[in-house]
Amino acid sequence: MINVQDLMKTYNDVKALNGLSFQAHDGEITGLLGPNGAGKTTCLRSLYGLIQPDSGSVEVDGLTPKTQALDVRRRIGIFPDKFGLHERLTPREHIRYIAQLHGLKGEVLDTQVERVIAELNMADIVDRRTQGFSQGQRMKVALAQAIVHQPKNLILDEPSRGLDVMSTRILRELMFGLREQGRCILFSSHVMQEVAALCDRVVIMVKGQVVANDTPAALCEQTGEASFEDAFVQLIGTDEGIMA
Ligand SMILES: Nc1ncnc2c1ncn2[C@@H]1O[C@H](COP(=O)(O)OP(=O)(O)OP(=O)(O)O)[C@@H](O)[C@H]1O
Repeated sequence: MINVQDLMKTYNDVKALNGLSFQAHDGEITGLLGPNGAGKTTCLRSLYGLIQPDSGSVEVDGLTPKTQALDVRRRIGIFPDKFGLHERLTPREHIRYIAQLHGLKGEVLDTQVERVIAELNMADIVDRRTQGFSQGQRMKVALAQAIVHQPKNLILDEPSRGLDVMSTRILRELMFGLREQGRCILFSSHVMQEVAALCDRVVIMVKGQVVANDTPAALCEQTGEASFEDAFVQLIGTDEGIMA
């Protein structure tokens, strides 16, 4: 469970987060939406302790990234906005390295690495160097790194960018599977169809604040719009946060 309360973050004179509050619950997929510059990435980075908010609080399963950084990192899987793979390493080496950083060793390490390779259908690429990998192949490596330690919470920053249909399906099935296991999934996106299809709850933010927080169906009803995309446009007052 992720709990964000009254988060503030200012860069020079830009208020990236301006009193942001919301919760993402276990067993649910929560979508974080908003136009460019709304503060989504800043929020996600605060959750995994990459940046320090100026004020407010962040909790992951009741733990705070500021004081319990290691415990929080073991409880979250991160699918970042930039993959940052090492070209000379293979996917297997990437996955093992991250798993070891999370404290996995011995038989458990071997089992978890093999499990995630099978789950993401990566057998054909797992022992090739990542140099020259396609966007979808890179995505799989990043996703495997995010879930190898079976975290209770998964945070994804625009996970489906650049993915083909098959990779998008793998990602979707994986998210549904993790939800069924009772995990908490929080992801940011600009793709309205994806959000409407995937999310149990949607948190819409504009200028660092929440402007709506409900199920996609409830937001359609609240705005009187038939499509979620139209509801989103009405709630944020512009269509700049949407991708086809
Ligand atoms: N390191 C930084 N230095 C200065 N300004 C920053 C920094 N990081 C973010 N910002 C600013 O904070 C605001 C929020 O940025 P953020 O990247 O969190 O938005 P976002 O909702 O993820 O946007 P997008 O949808 O375009 O990825 C923007 O105005 C951005 O320019």
